Amino acid sequence: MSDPDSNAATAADHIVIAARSLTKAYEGLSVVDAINFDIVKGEVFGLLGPNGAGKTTTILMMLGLTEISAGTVSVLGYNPARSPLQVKRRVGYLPDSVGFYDHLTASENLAYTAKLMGLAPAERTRRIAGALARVRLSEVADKRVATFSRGMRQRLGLAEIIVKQAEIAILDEPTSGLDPQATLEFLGLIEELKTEGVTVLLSSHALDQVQRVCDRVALFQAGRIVLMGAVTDLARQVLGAGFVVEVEADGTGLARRLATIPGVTNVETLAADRFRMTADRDVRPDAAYAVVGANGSLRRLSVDEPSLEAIYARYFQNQTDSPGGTRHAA
Ligand SMILES: Nc1ncnc2c1ncn2[C@@H]1O[C@H](COP(=O)(O)OP(=O)(O)OP(=O)(O)O)[C@@H](O)[C@H]1O
Repeated sequence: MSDPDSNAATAADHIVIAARSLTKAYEGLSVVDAINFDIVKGEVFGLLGPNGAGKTTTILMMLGLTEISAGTVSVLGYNPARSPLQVKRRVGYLPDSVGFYDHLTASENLAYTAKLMGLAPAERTRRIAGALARVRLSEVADKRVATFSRGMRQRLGLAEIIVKQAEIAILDEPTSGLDPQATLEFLGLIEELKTEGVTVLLSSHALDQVQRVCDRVALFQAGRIVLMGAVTDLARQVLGAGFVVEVEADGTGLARRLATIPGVTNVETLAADRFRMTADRDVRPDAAYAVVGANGSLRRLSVDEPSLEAIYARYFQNQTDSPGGTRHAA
């Protein structure tokens, strides 16, 4: 990466955020410690890790809101330290607690942002109405934000990102404090942004939610990225094999046939016609094929996908079991 600001178009084609040895130190102590990652256009990328692991600091460096101590980060081809306004124009940021003007209405708050962007009045009105409809706040468009619940504020935060037509949305613990219904709605909105090609960065402690919407995740620990990838890849690395497939079928020598399927690490016979397989991928099609090969009949086939919670718990369990041994799978 020579001069990120000079090749904005190339970088924006594919990799939209690239961090290289990105470091933040306070008084000589690295709280983000030489991390590397690439985020591709249109992906939903999760930042996970315990409190104080460095997620928010990483986000702030991407936004040019805190100085970078060493290394680089390129956002849409721009260096946020040198071109913070270029980054701000293209990147929507929803911090943990969104700062709106409480005495203004939802529409007025969005109008303020739209005006700052230099949008013409007609375009402002059009975008604001569209964004409020998208996040289902049209009915309260003229209510003061002071009266809004946390869920409504978070949705208004997304509306602001939509008004900006941001190419990247960075969301810091966006669903914390939301009730289950509000959470589901919010996750649905994230999925909608993705379908429109918006790249989403999501920092969260809600692992089930992260698993639901994220294509890839990075697990932070003490300022370093210790695991990074799709959940199924991490399951393979951390759990060995994370898929559990249950088969209810008869057939000659079926257990033996199931055991030879590539990716299967274990077959447990639960009953004469019930088997539980552990595998590093979803082997249901192969299992069905094996039943046919065994001249059997298939009655039930189910899969439990590996959970991010299990990966997270096992990773930190392994750390406790072998102190000093931090894995670097990234
Ligand atoms: N201004 C500062 N001065 C000194 N240390 C700081 C400062 N800001 C953050 N830190 C430290 O940097 C570390 C990383 O903090 P950061 O907020 O990035 O963590 P996080 O992963 O986002 O945590 P959380 O899950 O609690 O939001 C913490 O140890 C924090 O105390």
